[in-house]
Amino acid sequence: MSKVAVLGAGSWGGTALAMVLSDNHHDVRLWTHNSEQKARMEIDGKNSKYLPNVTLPETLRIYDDLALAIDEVESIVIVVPTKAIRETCQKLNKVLKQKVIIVHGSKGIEPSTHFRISEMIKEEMFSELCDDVVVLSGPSHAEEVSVKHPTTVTAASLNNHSAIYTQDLFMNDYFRVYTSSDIIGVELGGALKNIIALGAGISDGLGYGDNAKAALITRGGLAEITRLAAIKGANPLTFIGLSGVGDLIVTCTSVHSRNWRAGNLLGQGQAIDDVLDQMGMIVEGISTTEAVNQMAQTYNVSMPITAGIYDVIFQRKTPKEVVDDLMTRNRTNEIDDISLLLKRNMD
Ligand SMILES: NC(=O)C1=CN([C@@H]2O[C@H](COP(=O)(O)OP(=O)(O)OC[C@H]3O[C@@H](n4cnc5c(N)ncnc54)[C@H](OP(=O)(O)O)[C@@H]3O)[C@@H](O)[C@H]2O)C=CC1
Ligand SMILES: O=C(CO)COP(=O)(O)O
Repeated sequence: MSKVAVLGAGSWGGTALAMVLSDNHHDVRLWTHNSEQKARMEIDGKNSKYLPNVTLPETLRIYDDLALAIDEVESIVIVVPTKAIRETCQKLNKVLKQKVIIVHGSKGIEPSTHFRISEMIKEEMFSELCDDVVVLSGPSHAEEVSVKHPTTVTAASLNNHSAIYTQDLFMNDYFRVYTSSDIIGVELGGALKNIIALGAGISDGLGYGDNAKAALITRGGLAEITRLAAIKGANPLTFIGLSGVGDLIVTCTSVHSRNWRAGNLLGQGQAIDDVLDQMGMIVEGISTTEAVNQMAQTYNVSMPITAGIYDVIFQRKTPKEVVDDLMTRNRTNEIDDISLLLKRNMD
């Protein structure tokens, strides 16, 4: 049993992951930045705002004081939205007294720097307080983990001991954790699939069928993401794993996905601002689309589907126009030679 703090009281960290850790008999402390939410959760015994259908474990302690939440913990699980990662690390630096392993479960890319989450954490955290950073990612809707449906994810770190530590922390009979040393690939897979989930939602909202969705998953989710990720140093094989094709399937084909749902409303013709007002939860794919569209230009990587989704969200192009443009692009062959891409990047 270890003492572990979960930071971020939304559906993923604050409910599902906190429940997994509690089921594994750890001493789990959940921190929310919102005092009203703490009070509400304690009265209701559930996270009524984000995942109202499940009862929180009685052993789960809820804090709005970060110093108390992290006192003497061995590890900290950060699961706040991407835009709140830096602020959360800065708060930690002020109150943390011991060195910890930081595990994160967030899925995004910072638009201004194009940093992955672990890069932001490493840049912000005082090195004497942060032993290592691990990403936990894979096909894992909070709605299903919280009712103990079988789920598989990957814990990735450059340091195998930290990945195994995370596997030990989370793994049980309904939550199976694999390890990986490809932190770049696992983080990019988890973040970039949200762009394609928006696209899958748009396609469904337009009334297109399974063929179009399969095309988006393979040409957008696998070809485009692998192309960019290989140049950023990821192992292309990671994308046939849980954090690649696994998370694409779960997010592009499920009504649980906030990204799919937001895309679906866009495809039905709603304006982006109205869509976001209705969601009430984080839709990470929006800012990740902005970041990745810029990255594609910086690294001169062909990502036409990502560019099309960017045009729908940020340039107000109609989804139908974008689909027509994509379908009438110059003809080309299907499989990239990754070794040529890598060579081009090294030249
Ligand atoms: N939901 C899922 O199934 C999965 C989600 N993820 C990832 O986990 C991350 C979090 O998602 P999820 O839990 O679903 O999000 P939710 O939208 O359900 O909740 C977000 C939580 O973060 C809190 N928050 C917002 N801003 C801050 C801040 N500045 N400091 C501290 N807390 C803050 C919110 O508090 P408030 O209510 O006050 O705004 C809320 O408790 C995302 O990156 C997502 O992609 C990964 C795997 C699965
Ligand atoms: O990442 C997820 C499942 O693995 C959840 O995706 P959404 O953020 O689209 O709900």
